[in-house]
Amino acid sequence: MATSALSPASVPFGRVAVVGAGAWGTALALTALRAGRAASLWAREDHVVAAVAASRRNPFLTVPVDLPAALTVSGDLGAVVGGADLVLLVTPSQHLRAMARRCAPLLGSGVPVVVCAKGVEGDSGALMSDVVAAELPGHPLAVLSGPTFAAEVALDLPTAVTVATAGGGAFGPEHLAARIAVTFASSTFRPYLSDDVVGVEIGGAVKNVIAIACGIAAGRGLGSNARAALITRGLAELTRLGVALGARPETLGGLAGVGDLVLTCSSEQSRNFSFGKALGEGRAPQRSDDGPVVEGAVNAASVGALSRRLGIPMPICAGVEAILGGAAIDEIMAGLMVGDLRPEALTAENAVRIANPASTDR
Ligand SMILES: NC(=O)c1ccc[n+]([C@@H]2O[C@H](COP(=O)([O-])OP(=O)(O)OC[C@H]3O[C@@H](n4cnc5c(N)ncnc54)[C@H](O)[C@@H]3O)[C@@H](O)[C@H]2O)c1
Ligand SMILES: O=P(O)(O)OC[C@H](O)CO
Repeated sequence: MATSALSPASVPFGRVAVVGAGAWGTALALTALRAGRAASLWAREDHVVAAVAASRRNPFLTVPVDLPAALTVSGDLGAVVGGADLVLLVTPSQHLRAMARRCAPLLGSGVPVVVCAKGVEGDSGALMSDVVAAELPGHPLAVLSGPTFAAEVALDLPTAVTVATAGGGAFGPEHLAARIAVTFASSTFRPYLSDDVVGVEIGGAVKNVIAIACGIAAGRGLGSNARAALITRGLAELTRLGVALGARPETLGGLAGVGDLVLTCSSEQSRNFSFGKALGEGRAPQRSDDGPVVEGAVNAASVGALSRRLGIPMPICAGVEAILGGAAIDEIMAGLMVGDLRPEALTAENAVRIANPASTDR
């Protein structure tokens, strides 16, 4: 069993329940098991429960990893979350509120909940942590995010993440983020701690939309320079949105911002990048409600609505939203290259300045 070098004085949570047996929930359940915890996984689909029972494989996981017998996979939500002392919510963002609501009467009193979905709620523009706080009052909250292809985590390849909890203060051994970190830490899975929930969440939500833009550019054959520009100016967009919502710019320079942007915007392993690439090539991307989630395709609209409500210019995200609404790709991509020439704005100071709604910075 791997041991943690991080916060050794923290007591890990012993029984971890994971709600959502997609690729990421399954990979996180495996990570908990590898770190020496008991783990159980709730699957929404009967066919997933049946496949695991028959072959110890989950069809949502695209790599051939056998799930150990010690991992309980069940469709009985109460049985999965009832005895847990830590619960991870890993459903797609647009279903997170409904799942949190279903969990409410089933969770033990005061059991901490970790948000692992990446997105902004459509109608409300709420961050996932706010959604869960509203549905599960009295349960301490954390967010786990960062550059993490589930397949690589399932294969036990080295990965670093950020675990964020609100409230600031020193990360002493009793701190929730430290306890969550030590629950999952191993020689191949390294959590870092943060008290900037908003920054961590905005990074994870917006990078999916930027990854679609990068995929579109790749599909259109626009080259590596364009991709680097989209990643960097995408970082400016998610930084200014995060700052407007109270995030610290340096959080967006970390794993949950730059780290996840670099990963998702430069690999065909990313569902968001691949979705964009298909669009850019003029193909209709394959998507279904029961298939792999493409969060950016849903979140382009919710991020767009939020940015407009706050008056934050996010032209790349707006371009993706427009393309998904039927706008001509070439016109939108060309539109990103025009406008007043201005100083590049990415530093903390500038991020605050350009969070000014009067700015039209691109
Ligand atoms: N896959 C990754 O590499 C990865 C990594 C980090 C974060 N995430 C995030 O984790 C979240 C889950 O993604 P995933 O990749 O595990 O999913 P997935 O694409 O592997 O599987 C789809 C999931 O959606 C669930 N689902 C479909 N309809 C639902 C409904 N009505 N209610 C509840 N659940 C429903 C399915 O049960 C399944 O668990 C997303 O927010 C994603 O951005 C994914
Ligand atoms: O495959 P994607 O595009 O959903 O990205 C998965 C993870 O969010 C990468 O960190």
